[in-house]
Amino acid sequence: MAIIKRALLSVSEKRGILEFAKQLNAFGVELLSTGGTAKLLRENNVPVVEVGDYTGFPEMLDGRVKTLHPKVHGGILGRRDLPEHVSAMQEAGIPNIDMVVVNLYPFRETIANPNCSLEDAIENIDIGGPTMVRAAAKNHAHVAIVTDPEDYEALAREMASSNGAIGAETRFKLAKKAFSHTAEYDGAISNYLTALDAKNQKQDFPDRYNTQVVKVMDLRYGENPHQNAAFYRDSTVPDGALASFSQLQGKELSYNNIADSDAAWECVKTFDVPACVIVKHANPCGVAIDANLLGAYEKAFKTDPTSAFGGIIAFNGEVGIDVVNAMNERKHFVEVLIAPSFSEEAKAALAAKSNLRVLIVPLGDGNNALEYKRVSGGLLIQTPDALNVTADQLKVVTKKQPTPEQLKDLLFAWRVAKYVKSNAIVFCGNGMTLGVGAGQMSRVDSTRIAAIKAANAGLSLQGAAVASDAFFPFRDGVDVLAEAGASCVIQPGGSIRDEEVYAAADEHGIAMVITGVRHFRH
Ligand SMILES: NC(=O)c1ncn([C@@H]2O[C@H](COP(=O)(O)O)[C@@H](O)[C@H]2O)c1NC=O
Repeated sequence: MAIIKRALLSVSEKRGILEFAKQLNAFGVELLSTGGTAKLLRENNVPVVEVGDYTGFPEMLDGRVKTLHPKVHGGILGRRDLPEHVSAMQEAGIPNIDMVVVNLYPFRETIANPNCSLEDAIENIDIGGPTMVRAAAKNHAHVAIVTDPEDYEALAREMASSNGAIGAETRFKLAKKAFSHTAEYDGAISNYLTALDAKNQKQDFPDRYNTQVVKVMDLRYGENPHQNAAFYRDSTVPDGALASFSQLQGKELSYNNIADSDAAWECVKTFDVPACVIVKHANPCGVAIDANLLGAYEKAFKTDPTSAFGGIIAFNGEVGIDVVNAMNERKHFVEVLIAPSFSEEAKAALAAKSNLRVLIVPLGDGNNALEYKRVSGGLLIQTPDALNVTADQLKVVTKKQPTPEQLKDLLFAWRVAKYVKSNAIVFCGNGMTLGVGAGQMSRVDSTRIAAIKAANAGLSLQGAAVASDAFFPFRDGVDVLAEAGASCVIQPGGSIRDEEVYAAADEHGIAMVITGVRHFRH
């Protein structure tokens, strides 16, 4: 048992430190501390010895040297179980330090300020702090290293229940956390510095990219049963991201469940009116907006009832009993149901289906700072596709102008196409998808498939609005969608055969608008 007799407190983030120091003092722990932390304790009548007085060597060089002293590091690093260490420390007059409470200079917060100079950044690189953190974490067999204010309360409780000691298991856990903390800290410094070019201008992507993700759970298997997998979360999760989910009920989530849930959630949260998205194999097979979620669900289901079975379904508002009843009436089997909240009645009804995975994800409009895609032996990194065009950014390129109603459907179709794998062709009408052609190697095949799917679902494409995620390379796609009954098209434009494509639209008497941006999704 490591009874804590002496602790060194040196924190930049002072949240909770006073209360914790008082608790340590009540356990009879001698407190050592650096300038600012010591001042706070002293002002609040907590007995404390300044590190400079303790070592006999005052803080110097604007705080660059405070705790970097053998009396501090010997006290932290000495092994209590080795007689040679014990006698060497005695000879040198170095007492044990049993607990180190440190958090580091706010480097990340400093560089987040766009006006931060290189000099400011450098001054906010903590040296003494990480040195103590790593020393104490290495010697966790004897020393407790505390880097997170969230841990103070539990540690005080543990000390209260074990005569002022911190057990080996806790010390090891704290050490793992401490090394992760310094790794993340150094990663942020490396990212910042290696993003500076020869003129110290910040580039978008650093030469070395370090990131840290935190394991949420092991998964039964990966995309296929012979692959192993786990799910990790960013250390800071953006507002409204799927990774902030809590699971209300249901079976364990699988790798594919999480990937498909992300596709459904990203799509549904883009709408600011009641919306429902049904996803199968990462592609939406039904998307709709309506006055309420029940209407949106009924419309989304109609797009492709066959594919909707065993799908992932997401809503952007509170799911009520009406939606659950409608799903039950259709005997709609879903793998995962996602919404920001569920009414009490809906929760009670869902509980009867104990296998059904139900996720609660708070709404929010945050984006990943960067998106990654692994290739063999490498990593592609890009900024997220956060663009959403508005009506005033569209350019009509045909003789026919879209009506206001068509324009609404075109913008809806365009929003959906962004979440469909390329080549994406999406037929829509009345705020719902009518046929989705996804992931084909040719755009004309995607168009044909979307029309076939609409026919299979018994949906008419007469007067439909169509979105194409990228330009039509030839007029053939336009011929196919016109033949299927479409009355208007939205697409990026930009092909060398644009004129031919626009002429085809004119020939068929359909309206075409261009966005000037594309939404490839691979
Ligand atoms: N230089 C040192 O010896 C040193 N020792 C501790 N620190 C840091 O000083 C900060 C606390 O300072 P203060 O108690 O003066 O507010 C902590 O973030 C700690 O990590 C140091 N500062 C920077 O390297």
